[in-house]
Amino acid sequence: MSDTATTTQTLLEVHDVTIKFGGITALDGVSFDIREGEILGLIGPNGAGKTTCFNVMTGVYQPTSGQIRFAGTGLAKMKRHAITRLGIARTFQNIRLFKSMTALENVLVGADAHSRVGFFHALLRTPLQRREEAESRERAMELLKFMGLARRADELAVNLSYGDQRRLEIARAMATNPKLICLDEPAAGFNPAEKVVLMDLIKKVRDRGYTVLLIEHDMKLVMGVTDRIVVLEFGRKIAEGTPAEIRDNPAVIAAYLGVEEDDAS
Ligand SMILES: Nc1ncnc2c1ncn2[C@@H]1O[C@H](COP(=O)(O)OP(=O)(O)OP(=O)(O)O)[C@@H](O)[C@H]1O
Repeated sequence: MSDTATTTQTLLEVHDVTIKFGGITALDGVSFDIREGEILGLIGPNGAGKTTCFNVMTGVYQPTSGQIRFAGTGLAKMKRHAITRLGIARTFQNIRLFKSMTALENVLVGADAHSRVGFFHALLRTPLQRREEAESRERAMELLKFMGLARRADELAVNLSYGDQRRLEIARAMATNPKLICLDEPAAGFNPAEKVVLMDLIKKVRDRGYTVLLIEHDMKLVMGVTDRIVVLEFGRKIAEGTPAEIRDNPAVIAAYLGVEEDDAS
C-alpha cells in the first residue's frame, strides 16, 4: 500500500450514481473516488454492478441520476470518444481487438483514438506527418515491448495466444495516453502463474504514472495489487477500504469472501 494514495488528489469522483435498466437497478446511489496514482480494486459477486460502473464512467450508459467528474470535468452526456480524449481508457471482459490487424496496428489504432486530426493529416503524407507516424510507431513498439509483445508486433491479433491478446488490449488502452486505465477482469482465463505475472505488470503500469481501476475476481490477487478496494453487492457499495480492512469487513465476508475464504487468505 502506498502512502501517496492517501495524500494525492481525486482523479475521478463517482457521486450518488444510480442506473436502472427497466426494473433492474444495476447501480444504486454509488459513490467513491479514485485517487491519482493509485490502483483501486472494484470487487463484488456476479451481477453486483462492476461492469456497469465502467460503462457509466466511459460514456456507454448515462446514469439515471448522480454525477461523475473526471479531473474536475463533469462527464454528463459526454460521448465515449470525448471521454477517451479526456483521459479514460478501458479494456473489456470479452476481448475486443481488431482481429485481422497486426498487434502493432491495434496499438496504433489506440493512439489514433486520441488524435483524430493526426489520422487525416497522415493521409497527406507530408514529411512532418511521416515523422509523426514514425514517432507513433516507435511509441507503439515501446508499449508492445513493455507488455512483453515486441516479438509479436507483426502478427495478426487473431493469431496471438489468448494471454497475448489480453496483454495487447492493455497496450492498446495505454496508447490512448490516458490518465486512468480501467481493466475489466484482465486476468480472466489465466492460470495462477500467469495471473501473478500480470499483476506485477499492472503495478508497473501504475509506476509509469497511470491510475488504475481494476475489476478482478481472484481475491488473493486483488489484495496483493491494490491500494484500496470498493465492494459492490446488488448495485450498492457495501464497503470501501484498504485490502486489510476489506478482508476483515463482516459485510464483505458475508457477501463475497465467505464463499471463497481459501482464496481470500
Ligand atoms: N444493458 C443492460 N440491460 C439490462 N440489464 C443490465 C444491462 N447491463 C447490466 N445489466 C444488469 O445490471 C446488473 C449488474 O450487471 P454488471 O454486468 O454490471 O455486473 P458485474 O458486477 O460486472 O457482474 P460480473 O462479475 O458477472 O461481470 C445485472 O443484474 C445485469 O443483468
